[in-house]
Amino acid sequence: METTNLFDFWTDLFRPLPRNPREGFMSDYTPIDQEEFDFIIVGAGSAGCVLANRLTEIPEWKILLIEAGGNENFFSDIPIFAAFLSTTPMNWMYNSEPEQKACRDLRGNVCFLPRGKVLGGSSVLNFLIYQRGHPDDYDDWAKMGNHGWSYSEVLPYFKKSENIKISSLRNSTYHGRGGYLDIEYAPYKSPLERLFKRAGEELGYEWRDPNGEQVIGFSKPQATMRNGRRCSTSKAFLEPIRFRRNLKVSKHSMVNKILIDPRTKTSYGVELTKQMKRIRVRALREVILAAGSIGSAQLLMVSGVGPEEHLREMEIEPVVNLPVGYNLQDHVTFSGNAFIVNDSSLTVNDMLAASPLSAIAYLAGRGPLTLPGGAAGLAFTRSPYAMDDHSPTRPDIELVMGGGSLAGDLLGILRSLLGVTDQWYYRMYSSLPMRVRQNTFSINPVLIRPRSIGRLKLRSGNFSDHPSIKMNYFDDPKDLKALVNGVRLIQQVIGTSAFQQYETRLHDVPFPGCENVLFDSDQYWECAIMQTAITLDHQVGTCKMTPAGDPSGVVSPRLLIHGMRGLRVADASIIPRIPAAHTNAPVIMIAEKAADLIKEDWGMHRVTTNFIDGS
Ligand SMILES: Cc1cc2nc3c(=O)[nH]c(=O)nc-3n(C[C@H](O)[C@H](O)[C@H](O)COP(=O)(O)OP(=O)(O)OC[C@H]3O[C@@H](n4cnc5c(N)ncnc54)[C@H](O)[C@@H]3O)c2cc1C
Repeated sequence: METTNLFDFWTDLFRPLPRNPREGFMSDYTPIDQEEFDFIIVGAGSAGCVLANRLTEIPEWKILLIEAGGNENFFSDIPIFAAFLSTTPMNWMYNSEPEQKACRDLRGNVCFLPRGKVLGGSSVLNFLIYQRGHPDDYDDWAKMGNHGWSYSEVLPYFKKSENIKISSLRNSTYHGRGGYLDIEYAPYKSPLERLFKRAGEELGYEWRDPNGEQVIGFSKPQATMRNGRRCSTSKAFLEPIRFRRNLKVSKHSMVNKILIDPRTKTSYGVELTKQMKRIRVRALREVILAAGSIGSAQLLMVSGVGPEEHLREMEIEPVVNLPVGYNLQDHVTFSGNAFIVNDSSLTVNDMLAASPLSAIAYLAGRGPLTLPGGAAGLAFTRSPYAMDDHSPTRPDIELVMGGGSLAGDLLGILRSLLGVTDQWYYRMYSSLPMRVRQNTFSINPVLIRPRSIGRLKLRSGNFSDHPSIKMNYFDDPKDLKALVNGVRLIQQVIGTSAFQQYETRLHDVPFPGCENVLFDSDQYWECAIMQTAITLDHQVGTCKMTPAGDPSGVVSPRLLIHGMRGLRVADASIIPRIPAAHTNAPVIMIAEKAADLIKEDWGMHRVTTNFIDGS
């Protein structure tokens, strides 16, 4: 039954005018018990929305897309408010187990692990940065035996989804035109961008397109953005096809279990809860999990697919013994540093973001609110710890320059995202007058080739109980040392004449807990990182893709669960080794390719309906 949730509809009304004809309200469908569909997709996130679009290109296939959350809205569209969204019910609110070497001084001594619970999934919560990674990231997947996943084989899928709106890149062979997903630069040009570019040049780096031929260099962030507003996968891939008759979207619906015949090891549907009612729906062809690295792994295990011993501990009858939940990888970053400049017009902090002028500019698709998650510059570099990488041109450290900093977070929004306590904030920054706190910006190092690996386990056989997530950040000591090297590179950037022209300096109050270590020594930075390092929200790998026979694998290169029928996974969880990049674009690529694999396996030609005019 098709219905309209009044709250969803109401929040949708606030979207700015004029309306793009491709955008519009997705109505809600409640399936009846035992209703049959050709394919059931679990999760309407970065991957799920792409899959729903591509599979409904076959008119005779009836598709059900099931999502635990509701609609995105006016506020989630505002790029600079990305951090705020993680404090709302659009976030699943997962936490890690207490970590030994990260998040030690954060609220509850745990790392917050935000994940989207909304149509568009984490592409609604994310910082909009569009980054694909290094060609060797994908060539390495292929070398592991995952045929079909080399860079030259996945590049067409990156391009297929893309509608590049950056004029200087429109003719690049690395970018696509006419796809569903708009990629643009933020209309707002941060004054810091000019300094960052000059600093990079002073240090010998080129200003370049990091999604092009070479990754290492300094750049302006490319963003999943449409006219200065967030372009989630829901907006990009679902809304334009909202009138397709063979697509049904069930919102506010939580899948509790995959239905599996234990005798034939074939999946035949799912059980979901909606408005307190349990409904079973049947898949005539396949169930496709796109519930993300946490959701897909958890669903498999509560349904009997996972490590046998662990499942028995949880009193779940094992159906197939596979290493689900292992191989959890993520990018970790260090975000407490604030740099002070002598010119208030350079930075974007709370006062500017909250000003009526910024709001008016935003309604016209301009102004500082359009900065993607506040990011104004990216740099990709190699630390000495990248020497053991066989690829000589792959970066292991990324620098993300924010137009503001944690010190300027007077309203407490960034603090909430990071899990930083008010007490910590005041100990660090209260010595700075309010006015000076607004004159600060940040450059954060990100470890993009981590060696440390975590694990996700169940707490119970009930999907509603959040799983136990051990990230194991910095378990390998080289990871911590590489990140300290990132701090040193940032110091070089700040030391360039470009930044020194504005007397840029580090706010040098020692991090709480590190006061007894010599300030600015490597040991000091190791301590500071362990106190406040946080996730960049790129968890991947819990349902690792490998060829058959590899005991570490959960899905095949065709994304089918090893040893089963009728069950596929297509989301961030299948990634065997995390790319040196933000993960939204790689996940969208995975879903594009997965759709073609599914069509091939069911004997369908490759049908696509990209827009020809990408304006
Ligand atoms: C705060 C944040 C910032 C980020 N910043 C960036 C960035 O700037 N650039 C970038 O490239 N990447 C970024 N990422 C990462 C990127 O967004 C994710 O890697 C990507 O969105 C993952 O896609 P996915 O399809 O695997 O999972 P998701 O997009 O998380 O989708 C999973 C969907 O499944 C639903 N679901 C889960 N379980 C169930 C269930 N049982 N029943 C029904 N529905 C269910 C969820 O509600 C969700 O909608 C960020 C992520 C976050 C959270």
